[in-house]
Amino acid sequence: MDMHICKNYEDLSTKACAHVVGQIAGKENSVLGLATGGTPEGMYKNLAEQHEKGELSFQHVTTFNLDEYIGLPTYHPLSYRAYMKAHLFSKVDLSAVNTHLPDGQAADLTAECARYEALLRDAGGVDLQVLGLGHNGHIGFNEPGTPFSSTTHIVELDEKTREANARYFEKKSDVPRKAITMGIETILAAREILVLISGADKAEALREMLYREITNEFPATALQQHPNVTILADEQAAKELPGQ
Ligand SMILES: O=P(O)(O)OC[C@H]1O[C@](O)(CO)[C@@H](O)[C@@H]1O
Repeated sequence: MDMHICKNYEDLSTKACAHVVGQIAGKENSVLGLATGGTPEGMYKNLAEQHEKGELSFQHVTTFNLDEYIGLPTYHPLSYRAYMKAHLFSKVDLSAVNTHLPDGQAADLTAECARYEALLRDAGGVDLQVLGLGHNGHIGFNEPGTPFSSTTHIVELDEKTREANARYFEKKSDVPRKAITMGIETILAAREILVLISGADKAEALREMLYREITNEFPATALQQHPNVTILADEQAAKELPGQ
């Protein structure tokens, strides 16, 4: 894994943006895997600014998000579709037909998981997958215990994850209990993975991701098996690493 320690969140966001721009410039028709959460917001802001300045086009880009809550209407402000619209889709020239998220409102959710996997395959797979890291090691919404052989599936959200995400909702009981997420096998199929980790509260999780034996009790350890992972961590997140 290629580890870069960034001075602070701004530096991390600038470098993350540059990495994505490099992907888009290097391959026409790039397929990006995108993440939600607080960590990538700065990266999206920088990408939108570059587009605004006329330096970046998403015209030939296709995107696939990692996950979506089950049960929130698509137009709900806290759905991940709404998050993506607010932070990126409404600000750049991505065509709506090229932006994909699992449909958490599908009548047949199992069929929806299969449809999403097939769509990913038909698009030729993900070139660059952006990931955040959960405190309990989740990647996407793959909670501890998820088999590494998992493809897109329905998950019951861990209480810790619901607590972490409660900050966006009025109260914790409003946080959905289920979601659809790309599986760990789906994530590892990406040709390249970019992991963004910020803040002292993620320091332990980053250390575990890098140094714990590979175990599905800490899903992010699966990344140790991938041949092309870049990690951007700010100094706060890196503070528990050996030598820091
Ligand atoms: O960037 P944050 O907000 O710390 O979230 C970390 C991870 O947790 C999730 O928000 C899910 O809880 C992921 O989407 C994200 O990658």
